[in-house]
Amino acid sequence: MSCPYAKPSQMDANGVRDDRVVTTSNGFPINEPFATQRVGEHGPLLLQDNALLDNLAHFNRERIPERNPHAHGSGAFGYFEVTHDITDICGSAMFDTIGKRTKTLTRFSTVGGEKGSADTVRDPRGFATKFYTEEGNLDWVYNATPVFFIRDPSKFPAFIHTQKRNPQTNLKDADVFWDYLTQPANQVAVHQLCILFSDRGIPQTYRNMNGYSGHTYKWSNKNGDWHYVQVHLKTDQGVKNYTAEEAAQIAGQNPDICHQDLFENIEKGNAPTWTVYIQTMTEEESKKLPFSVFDLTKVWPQSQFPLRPVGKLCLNENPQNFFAQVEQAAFAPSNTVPYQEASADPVLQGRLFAYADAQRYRLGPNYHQIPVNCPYASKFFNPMIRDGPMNVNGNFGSEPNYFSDKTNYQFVQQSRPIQQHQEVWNGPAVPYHWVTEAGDIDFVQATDLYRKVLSKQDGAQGRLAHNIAIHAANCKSVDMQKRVVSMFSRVDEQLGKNIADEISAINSTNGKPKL
Ligand code: HEM
Repeated sequence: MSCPYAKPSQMDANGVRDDRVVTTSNGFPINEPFATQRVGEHGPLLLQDNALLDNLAHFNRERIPERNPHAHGSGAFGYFEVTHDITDICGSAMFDTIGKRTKTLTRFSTVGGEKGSADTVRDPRGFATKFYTEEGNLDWVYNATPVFFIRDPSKFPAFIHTQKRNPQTNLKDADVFWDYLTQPANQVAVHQLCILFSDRGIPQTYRNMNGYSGHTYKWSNKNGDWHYVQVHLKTDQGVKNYTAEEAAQIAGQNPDICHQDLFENIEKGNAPTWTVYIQTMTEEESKKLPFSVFDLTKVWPQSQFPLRPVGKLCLNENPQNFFAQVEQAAFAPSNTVPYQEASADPVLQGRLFAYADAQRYRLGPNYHQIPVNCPYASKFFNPMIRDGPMNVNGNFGSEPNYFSDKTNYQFVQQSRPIQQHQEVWNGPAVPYHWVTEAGDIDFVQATDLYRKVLSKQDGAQGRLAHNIAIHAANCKSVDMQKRVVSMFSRVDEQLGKNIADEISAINSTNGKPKL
């Protein structure tokens, strides 16, 4: 038998009969698909009818747990092409030559809704890309928004719960949503909320939105020089969004509009592309920032840290099978390649644990053997990672399951010097979270967005107030509505007033007091 783990992974279905003879799952040819074995013509069925049992039993096991969060999504294959030399910043092989292409898989998603929920909801969009590089699989598990709601990973489950259904009513609950987000400690979300409730909160299609690392990453070149890095993927199709009213109507008419748009455009050869840029920052520069470089609720000003082009992401191939290639895809920030590291951002550090753990539960411990997840461009070999449910790659055959003295193992040393003088962390183990309350600094970028960016877009400030107001008007509690107004008044007094006026107008039609 040839060495099974030396074979490249197959992306296509295997084990299918060429003659298309229909069989049970153990290969027994079925002569009549809908016949059942029974006693006499009208009698009860026989337990020996394996074709029927096989059919019914497998149907009962078709579903796997949906992702929690980001259950609803669409995906496509493509490639990343290097257009600019950044080897002074990053030594990863995928960047080593201009014109080099790396095969990719991208999955777009919404966050809070269930697998079958509508595409045009107000929610951040996930933008996750797997690069099948010669140094292993690299996942950029990004969002279509440059910041996030939290900066303490311990808050993630509570935050996501507030975006999902109320445990008693099983309804989405505006009071719960705003109760969490207006608590003083959680108002660090205000910058992300201003983006979420702006026009960008409902992209028209997945092709018409940008992607952002959000987090600070740490990239180094082959000499060991390193930078903090943020990545931006800017859509070449232009940013286009729906208003709240358009989106609500479309959600009723065609809830899968973004999925359909992506599939059909790729099918007709209209492959969407994104220009990939990086922002870079030295450690010295990071010390002069008015906020922590590890604070996920802040953007790096582009005037100070300009975008530098790197390459293009192009999505030009639809999956052949959605379940096999998109539902079973497993993206994780911990899947990285040499010279691209996580920074000490606590949310990113928390994510380094969360994804592979979720996938061991959702897909099983051998999820990396599912063809779409295999590092097929680099191959996988580790005699210690063996056995487990659904082991299907030959399990390394007769290879010893420890590092035997009799075998020549190879351990590749990266060419960069060991980073012993970088970011030296020292100190006792302490129960740390940033600060108990969001401070003025946490409102600065939200205010800048409102006053300096939205003011230049026709009607955008008004739409922000409107979108917040129509959401918060759903709160049963008027006190909760007041908390919403008070938080956004801290971004800009006029914004708070506009929200209050519109909530009051809606309240008066619902028999509720004005604010
Ligand atoms: C502590 C914070 C976070 C935790 C614990 C967390 C956890 C998770 C988990 C468990 C999943 C489902 C994974 C699966 O079943 O395959 C997921 C999906 C996802 N998360 Fe996060 N997340 C966090 C923050 C973020 C942030 C800040 C971003 C973006 C910058 C992000 C982007 C995504 C995306 C794009 C997906 C969907 C991936 C796919 O398409 O399969 N998450 N997250």
